[in-house]
Amino acid sequence: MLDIVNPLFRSIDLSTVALLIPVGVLLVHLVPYFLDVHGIRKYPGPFLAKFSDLWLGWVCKAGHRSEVVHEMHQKYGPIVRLAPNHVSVAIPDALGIVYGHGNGALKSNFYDAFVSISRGVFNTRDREEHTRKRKIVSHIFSQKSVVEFVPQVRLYVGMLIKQWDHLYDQALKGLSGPEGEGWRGQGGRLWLDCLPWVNYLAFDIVGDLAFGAPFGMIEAARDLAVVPKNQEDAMKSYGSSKSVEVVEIPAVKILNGRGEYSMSMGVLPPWWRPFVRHLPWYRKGGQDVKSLAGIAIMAVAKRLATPTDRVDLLSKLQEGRDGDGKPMGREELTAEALTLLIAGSDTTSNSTCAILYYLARNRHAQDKLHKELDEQLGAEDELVATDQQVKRLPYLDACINEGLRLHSTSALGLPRVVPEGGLTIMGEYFPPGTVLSVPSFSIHRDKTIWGEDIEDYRPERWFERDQADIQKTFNPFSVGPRACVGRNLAYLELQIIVASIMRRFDIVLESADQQLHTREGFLRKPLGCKIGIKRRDSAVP
Ligand code: HEM
Repeated sequence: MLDIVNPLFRSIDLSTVALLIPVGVLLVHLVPYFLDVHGIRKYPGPFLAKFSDLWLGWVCKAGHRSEVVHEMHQKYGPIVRLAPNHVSVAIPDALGIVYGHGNGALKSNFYDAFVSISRGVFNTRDREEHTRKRKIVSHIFSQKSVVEFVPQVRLYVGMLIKQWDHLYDQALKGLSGPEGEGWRGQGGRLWLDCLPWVNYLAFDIVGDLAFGAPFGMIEAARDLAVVPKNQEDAMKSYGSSKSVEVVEIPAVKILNGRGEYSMSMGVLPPWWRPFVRHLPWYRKGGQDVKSLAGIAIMAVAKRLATPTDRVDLLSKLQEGRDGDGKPMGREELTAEALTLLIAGSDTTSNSTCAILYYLARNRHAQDKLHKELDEQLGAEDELVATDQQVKRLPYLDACINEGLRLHSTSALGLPRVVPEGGLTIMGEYFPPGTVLSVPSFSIHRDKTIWGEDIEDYRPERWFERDQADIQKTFNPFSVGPRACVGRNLAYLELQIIVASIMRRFDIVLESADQQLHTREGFLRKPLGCKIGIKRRDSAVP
């Protein structure tokens, strides 16, 4: 056999190979375009996106996917081709069709890039496996269950407020933080970047709930987590008394790196991924994935080695049973605890940061919120609002919702594969196998639903617009069987955090036109938000 092949290869010279490679690459991209098996060639979009996933890959890596896709919709209309087999549909009614219960569309292979340890409820694509996992996880987040987590949420919100109180007192004395800590006193206000602080808060809450102990970020006023130096050793140490060597890592930073890495990988064809992951930027992201998994491995190992009667997400995951009455094995338990850390931390902190930014920027809304908080909670002198108190604050909800509308941290269109039988949206038929997505960023800016002033932060619109239209179009937590399972907890956290901070403080921006700069991986994250804080009970004018 070799005798036949070798002469054949010898007869192909280098110049032929040099010619064959580009011709091959060209054919791989042109043939699917002309065959058009999914019938989507008719949809407009960026030129390169018709032939290759590279366009979307490049846009994602640059960190502004939602804005760019929104521009494409403004240029080409509500249906835009983003990649050879991916169509973005910026039509509110498409939400129910693409994501709704019973339509059969599954998550695309984009989500394979988010798997670490093993598949969790977020990145499981198989319907049956997802139903099994979701059954275990969803009862943890029922309205009734999440109330059990309120004490932990309030504890860390109280710690954050005390830290700000302490810095505020120092700021009034004209002091500033040491180099690198980034706070200063000026003009009767404490000036700081609220983003790291709300990150510490969200991580401490979810660390406590999902892993049995906070990371201790608020107390230390810095981004830190302890992980095993070697993950395999840590996995092996389950249930044994063997000690594991640990290192300290900046968890928030690593979570960001992991999100950008998985996102950029996810939009590439699966056969590219093994090659791309060796490039320097991707190698670093791969390391972030491992480091983050280390946090869950260590926490779960600790819990299994030292059982406790504490009620938290981890204990509830341990108690959870599937339809056959079986509990999760330790690997699955670790993967789900990691899922909750990832899904429940910076989603909440990005949203909190954006809401504080918009309130600081809009004096009218802030004054109105202060009035509601004073009238409704004024006589009750607890430092942190309770779950009972936040239930009766309609303007607070409007402030939160308007922030989630303008800065949906989950802003991009979540990709789903059209099932057998196809899907029809506004008379357009999409055959099975086509990937569709509906971008929240764009539908949250649909003028027919939200009004002409879509870029303005105006909580009042929540009382003015058609409620049915709003409910159908507001999509921060997604809809259907894959919608956010932690929504009840997330919303309760936002209510308690925003009510407590805003009741105590008056906040302003450094300048009236200060922008909220963002970078998008899987989530759209603020890069920072400098605010000037004044205690509302302060005698300082
Ligand atoms: C403001 C905060 C939050 C926002 C905006 C948010 C948003 C979302 C969105 C849009 C999805 C769908 C993702 C997709 O289909 O790819 C999702 C899924 C999920 N979220 Fe949240 N989330 C928040 C907080 C939380 C919290 C606090 C937890 C739990 C501690 C959580 C747990 C999950 C899980 C486990 C999933 C996967 C559900 C499934 O696929 O069945 N989220 N979230």
